Amino acid sequence: MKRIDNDLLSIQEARILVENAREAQKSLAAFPQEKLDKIVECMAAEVVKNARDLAVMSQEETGFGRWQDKLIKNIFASDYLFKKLKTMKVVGIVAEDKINKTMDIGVPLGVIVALPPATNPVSTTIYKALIAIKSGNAIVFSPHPKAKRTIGKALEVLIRAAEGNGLPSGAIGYLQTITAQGTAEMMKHNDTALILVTGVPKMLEAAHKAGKPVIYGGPGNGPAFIERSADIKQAVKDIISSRTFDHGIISASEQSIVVEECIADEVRRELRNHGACFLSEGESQELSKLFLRSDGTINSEIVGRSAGEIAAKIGMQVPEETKVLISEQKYVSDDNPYSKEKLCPVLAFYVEKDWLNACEKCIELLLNEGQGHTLVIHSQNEHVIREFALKKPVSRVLVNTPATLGGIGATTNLFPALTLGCGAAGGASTSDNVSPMNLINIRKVGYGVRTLEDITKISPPGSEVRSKDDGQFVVQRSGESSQDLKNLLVELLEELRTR
Ligand SMILES: CC(=O)SCCNC(=O)CCNC(=O)[C@H](O)C(C)(C)COP(=O)(O)OP(=O)(O)OC[C@H]1O[C@@H](n2cnc3c(N)ncnc32)[C@H](O)[C@@H]1OP(=O)(O)O
Repeated sequence: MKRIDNDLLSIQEARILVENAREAQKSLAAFPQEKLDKIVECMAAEVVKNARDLAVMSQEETGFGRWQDKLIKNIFASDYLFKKLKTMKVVGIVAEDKINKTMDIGVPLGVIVALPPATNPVSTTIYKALIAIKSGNAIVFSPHPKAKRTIGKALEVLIRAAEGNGLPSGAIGYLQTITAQGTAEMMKHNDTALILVTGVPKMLEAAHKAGKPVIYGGPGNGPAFIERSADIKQAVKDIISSRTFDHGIISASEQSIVVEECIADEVRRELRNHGACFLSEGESQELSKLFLRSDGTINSEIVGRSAGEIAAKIGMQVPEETKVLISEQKYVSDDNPYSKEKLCPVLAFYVEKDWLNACEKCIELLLNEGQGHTLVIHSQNEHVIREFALKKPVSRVLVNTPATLGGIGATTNLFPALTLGCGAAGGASTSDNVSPMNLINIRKVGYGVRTLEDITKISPPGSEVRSKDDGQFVVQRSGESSQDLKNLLVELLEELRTR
């Protein structure tokens, strides 16, 4: 009975939220970029002041990750992101070509429904709110139930700062009674323009069923390839710091290391020097039983936990300084959890004869899971790097950098994002690091620069009209098809004249 009441309440709340957001967005749509930027600046500034409390609260509520790293992510998603956003023109006239007489106008989409994950609840919420308001959209959240207090608190901070600086009331909102039915109602509401899902694979089907455009940041399974020319010390340092960041819950993080045989021992030695513990075959077997639940989904008991906590779950004691657990593997398969996303500081270790075999292994891993996401290569050989980049089924190839921070754009110049598109290969609508540019439509404006007469006049019988790169038309003598084109243009012109 209570459940039914909750569902009804949630559905009602969802409708009101989306409808209020739609009303608010009507006035927001008329805001110039400068006014939107001022609001975004105030949101970012206010959230920075609360970044530490929110990080601590997030770890306490979900049990996932380290608050110290969450603090870094919260500042990245507010202060750092704002610095990037303030240079961008997203709404109004965003591009103008005076020579060719065309113009692009950025038009907000309307109401965005956003689902943040329990793994990065605060940073993803801040990021989504900032990019939505920057692009003149309203945004309503359905918080992950496991992080609902923290996401609610983050949103209260953002809403207070935004509304205090001119954001129409209702333009940012969130569901307080969270049920699957209420979330589905928000997603399929007539006034919803787009659904922005990060993590939360269980809600993806409902999102697609809503019949709206969906942007999804899905699971990763990125390998880190260490090629023989790499700076091995630096590569290992990058991999360990990346894999341990927030206890390994960012989807861009390295899930396995692939090395060339000739440097394998040196890499192993360096990994041990940096706090890696290589598991025996028996320990690997025991641990592998913990990764997945019986329904094949990731067991949240090991997600975002430290290496020591994970080892303890199989009765294994590791030295206090242990940062990652490594399992030597040969094969990739759907039922080998080491060859899939693990969301904790555990890495698989593969040794391959040469870089071409390593290339194949990386592809195999990505086809097993995480297709369209991210991969990292450590190498000084530009030829190998380029070959590697050309052939991998990923949307991001990172070079000589920690994948966690490189993928989200902290140690690279990729757009700072906490939703990483996985492209068509990953069943997603974009391969971008999702930015405000993914939350607008571009209205194309084209001035008339030639008439149909101009085109037909320059096209004598037996010639072909072609367009050049600079947009000008040229006439080339050729075969019969050019006559057909000429006839078609003349007919079209006649038809227009007689209308
Ligand atoms: C840049 C980045 O790194 S972003 C991507 C981060 N990656 C991820 O988050 C990885 C994907 N996530 C997962 O695999 C899981 O969420 C885990 C393993 C992290 C956690 O799993 P769990 O603790 O079991 O939580 P899970 O996400 O499955 O959600 C629990 C329940 O809440 C439901 N739920 C989640 N969000 C919502 C929502 N907005 N509204 C209603 N219900 C929701 C789920 O459907 C699920 O329902 P069920 O119990 O009926 O199956």
